[in-house]
Amino acid sequence: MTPLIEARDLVRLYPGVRAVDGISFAVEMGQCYGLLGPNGAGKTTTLEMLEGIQAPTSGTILFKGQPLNRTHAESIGIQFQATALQEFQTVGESLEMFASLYRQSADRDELIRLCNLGDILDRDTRKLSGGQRQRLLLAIALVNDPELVFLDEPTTGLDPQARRNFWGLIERVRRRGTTVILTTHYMEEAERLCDHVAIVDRGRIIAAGRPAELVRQHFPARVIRLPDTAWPDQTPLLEGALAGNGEIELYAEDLSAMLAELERIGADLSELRVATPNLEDLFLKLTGHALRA
Ligand SMILES: Nc1ncnc2c1ncn2[C@@H]1O[C@H](COP(=O)(O)OP(=O)(O)OP(=O)(O)O)[C@@H](O)[C@H]1O
Repeated sequence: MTPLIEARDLVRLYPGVRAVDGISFAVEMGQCYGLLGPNGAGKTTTLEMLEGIQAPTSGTILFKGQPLNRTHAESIGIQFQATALQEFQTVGESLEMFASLYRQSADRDELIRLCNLGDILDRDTRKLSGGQRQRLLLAIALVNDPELVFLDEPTTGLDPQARRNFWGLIERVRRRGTTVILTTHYMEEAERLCDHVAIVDRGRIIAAGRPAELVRQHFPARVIRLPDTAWPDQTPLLEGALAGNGEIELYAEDLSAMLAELERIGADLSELRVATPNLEDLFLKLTGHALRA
């Protein structure tokens, strides 16, 4: 099947900076695709090229198999990292103003329900909380009923509760069949929302795939932790085990075999923990530096 949108070997140079350094990926209809990476990785620049806002230095972008054209422009919605809202307007007036810019528009009442704006329609846009503002910006991005919506770090700066609420909205948008491409530096957000992620660092994709598969592929072993007091006296540590900070850490490719072995040597398993690595651990493993500085 032809992907909805595809990037082939995109490069974007700024004076002295290779902001995007050869990025390729394809997004299928209905997917939520995440570009995950730290500040400055090149996520926004990549998004802006896919949005048609800036031209690549080299490389190709295809929308439904065609170079970017008017169909693309009319089929997308964008939630920018920062959008200036018109002053002295209410939420409802803002929505109407943006809707008037398009030939095609979403059903207003449905959009208001979808983005939970019913209670704040008459509120001045300068008086909105961070979460309310993001909900309005999402509604504005959806005002032309786009097939594909771009969300650039949509939850940066929100408190954890507002972030979770916003995730619920993005899930609703997807259930309606809208394709979503988002950027984030929150691995939890990528794991929760995206069925595919590309991990971006220094302008390149360093790993891509389904979040759980990516983690499994790079961390075949499970990590087991025990307090060091749980280890039987006089028993040497197993090969590959690490001891430090009052804990013993073991790596097990076969979890049940490892548990059987620990039982056999008489370790106390009552406080044993099995840790599952996540995308943050993966990023650290691949780059040697943390996702968030
Ligand atoms: N207009 C510009 N002129 C010069 N350099 C730029 C410009 N825009 C971005 N850059 C540089 O390109 C690199 C990638 O920036 P970009 O904004 O795409 O990263 P990002 O991953 O989206 O990070 P952030 O989350 O901070 O937006 C950075 O080094 C940035 O300083």
